[in-house]
Amino acid sequence: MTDNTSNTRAGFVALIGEPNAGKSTLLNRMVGAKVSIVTHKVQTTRARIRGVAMEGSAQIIFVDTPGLFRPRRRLDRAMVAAAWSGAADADVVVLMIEAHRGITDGVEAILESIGDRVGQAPVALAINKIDRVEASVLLKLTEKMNAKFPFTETFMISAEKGYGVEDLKKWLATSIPEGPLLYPEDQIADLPLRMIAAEMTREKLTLRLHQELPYQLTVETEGWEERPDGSVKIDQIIYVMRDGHKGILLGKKGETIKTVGKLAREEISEFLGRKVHLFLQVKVRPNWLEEKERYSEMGLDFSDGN
Ligand SMILES: Nc1nc2c(ncn2[C@@H]2O[C@H](COP(=O)(O)OP(=O)(O)OP(=O)(O)O)[C@@H](O)[C@H]2O)c(=O)[nH]1
Repeated sequence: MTDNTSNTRAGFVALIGEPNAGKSTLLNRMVGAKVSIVTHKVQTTRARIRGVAMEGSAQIIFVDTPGLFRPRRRLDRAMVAAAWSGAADADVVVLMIEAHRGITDGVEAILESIGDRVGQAPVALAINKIDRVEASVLLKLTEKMNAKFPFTETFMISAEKGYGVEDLKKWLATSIPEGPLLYPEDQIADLPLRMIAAEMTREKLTLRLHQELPYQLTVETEGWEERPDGSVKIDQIIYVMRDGHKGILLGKKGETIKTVGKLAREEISEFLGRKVHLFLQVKVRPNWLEEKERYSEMGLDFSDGN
């Protein structure tokens, strides 16, 4: 629900924790069901936004921390370091641990580096799966964790059953900075899907054009229309820096863009598990630096042209 106050807030929240801590379950509760489709496939792309939740007039944007999402036997230093790449820019960080497992090696590894990585951002501790332990265990765990790191707040939650989730969400809403909403509210539910679809097209383009336009294009999903027959109509705009780039993108008789469109459509369709109609348009946007900033605000790294 939104209210009419102009005091909006918007900010990025990084949810970190070991694989299986319950991050996806929590996200689904806070953001909505659609995210669940994305969550387990998102690693294949560079899109970093996992979902956006509204709480009153606050827009809470959850960013991905890839290193910690990959299911592995145990966390090592490299994984933890990778995870911080998402958390480092966040306005608020939430460390999620499992009540019944306590302070594992993985949690220790995160705690070791947390201080260096989060800067001034408030860090909350969310002890999840409280349905699995006695209250006395929780109190001891809270004490031990807070002795290791000065968490701004500690929440005891069950992401699955919903206990404590509202309190955490309300706290997040008041902890992110004041400022205008970053995403239109009618796009929030589709946002991760829109971004992933745009990334897929961009990837096909950079693969195809490699040397010619290495870092000089961005793709945005402008339209997303679910059709009654179960298919999706997706409109994307490919932004280039100069008019001269348009011709390179189109190729002879539009061949390049046609091939790219076909490959992208196939991949998006496979990802969504449904039929996709993809429409691509090329436009010039000369303010490249502005563009770069905008892109990185969305959690995407478009200069990474590997
Ligand atoms: N008992 C209990 N189980 C929970 C709770 N929250 C999550 N789970 C379970 O824990 C398991 C892992 O949850 P996920 O949400 O997939 O965990 P994750 O941190 O996203 O895991 P990765 O995607 O591997 O990083 C699932 O089987 C959930 O059903 C909870 O509050 N209580």
